[in-house]
Amino acid sequence: MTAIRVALLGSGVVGSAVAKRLVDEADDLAARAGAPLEVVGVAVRDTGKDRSATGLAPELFTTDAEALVQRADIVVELMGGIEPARSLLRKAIEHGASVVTANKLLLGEDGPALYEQAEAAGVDLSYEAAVAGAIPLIRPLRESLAGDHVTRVMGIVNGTTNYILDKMDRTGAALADVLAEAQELGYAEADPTADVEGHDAQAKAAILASLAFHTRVVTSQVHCEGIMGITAEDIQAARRIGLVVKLLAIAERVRDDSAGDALSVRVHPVLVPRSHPLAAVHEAFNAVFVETELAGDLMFYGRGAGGDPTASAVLGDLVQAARNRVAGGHGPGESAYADLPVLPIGRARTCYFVRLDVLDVPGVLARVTGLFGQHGVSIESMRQGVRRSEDGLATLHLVTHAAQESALQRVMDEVQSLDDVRTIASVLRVEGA
Ligand SMILES: NC(=O)C1=CN([C@@H]2O[C@H](COP(=O)(O)OP(=O)(O)OC[C@H]3O[C@@H](n4cnc5c(N)ncnc54)[C@H](O)[C@@H]3O)[C@@H](O)[C@H]2O)C=CC1
Ligand SMILES: N[C@@H](CC=O)C(=O)O
Ligand code: NA
Repeated sequence: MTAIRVALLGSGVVGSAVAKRLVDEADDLAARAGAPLEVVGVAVRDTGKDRSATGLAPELFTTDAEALVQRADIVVELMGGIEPARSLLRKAIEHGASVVTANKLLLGEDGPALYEQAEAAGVDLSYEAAVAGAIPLIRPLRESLAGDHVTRVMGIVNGTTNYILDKMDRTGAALADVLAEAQELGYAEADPTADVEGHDAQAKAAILASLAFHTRVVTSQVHCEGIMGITAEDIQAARRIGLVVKLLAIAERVRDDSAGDALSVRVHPVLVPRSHPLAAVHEAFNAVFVETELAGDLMFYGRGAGGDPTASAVLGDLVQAARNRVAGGHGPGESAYADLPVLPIGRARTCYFVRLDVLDVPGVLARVTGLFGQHGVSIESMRQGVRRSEDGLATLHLVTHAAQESALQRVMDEVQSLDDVRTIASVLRVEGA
């Protein structure tokens, strides 16, 4: 049986876990793939480091990634970043190799061009690990649901921020302290701002939207807000009314008055009821809801980050790509035939939780609620806290029915200028209530 030659690019948290498993489980993997998986090299930045824990021979580690990709049947890219990862993957595909990657940053920015190149070359490009780590999500969307229509994908796709928000919710800890813990546990990206500012989830939302809606969506089309503005006070206020803050990626098919069928794709903090299944997703776990026309609601749950869980998804893709090689073909590629427009955030519709500090004077409620009414934003519930003796202010909480984001924004602009309103303490979107 001719061995399948495998090149690994990168030997960090995920790369070293993949390498170790290829060594430790070589016999099982060969039996499953239909041929031995032979590691022909691992591209690293520094060959002097001790990598004996992987079980691979030291001479397999090389700094010459370009030469390595040209002598492999399957290239597994786990170095991250845009360059040189993109050029190396392009070179591998040109050379006729199938590629496996966990690189959401690259796929979010340039996935559609790479999918086309792989399709034209007749090779596999697989990326199960790039979204929601270990959770089988890409393959179900691409293959199992190929006969259905997805209407909405909504989920927690970043482990670091879920770990932070969950810890803040459970202990009242400050964001900065919890971030350091998430970094130590190997969940955070090399630059953790990609996690906390939402960019990691933004790239994943683009990848999911492309796949679920057969449309080219790139990261720059995804509205993105991270969690840096979320305070302990927001979390406490949400807790008091039975809600919890989660960073969600949402991609949905909508009917827009001017654009017709379109997509709304966004990442931002969201308040969900404590009874909602997403509220029960703790620590660095991920969970994704997929709503479809025929299957109804599906939920995918598991570990979205960490060396071993991510290696599981990478190895699944690797074995599948090897099976396809052994069978002499390749698996299904991507399609972008639906070509739906992506709406700006102003045209998204959702509910809102608004917290205002107002002067406790006669008529203030009527003036505030009047502005909501003037812009067609219907209020679902409202509650005023007790007047604080130190400043004479009272906190006003409003929850709206679903409204267009641009209408809510107009309300907020005018509320801000009312004499009786001291501060808009926060505006958070609400889903699943
Ligand atoms: N750590 C996790 O939980 C997850 C990571 N990912 C993705 O997997 C990929 C790898 O992530 P990690 O292993 O966590 O990162 P890491 O930073 O631990 O490892 C990357 C390795 O690649 C090496 N590298 C970077 N550029 C290189 C170059 N030009 N030549 C040779 N080596 C190079 C680095 O020295 C480092 O050892 C990234 O795309 C990441 O976004 C995806 C899902 C989960
Ligand atoms: N930094 C990411 C790693 C997985 O994609 C996360 O925290 O989820
Ligand atoms: Na996955």
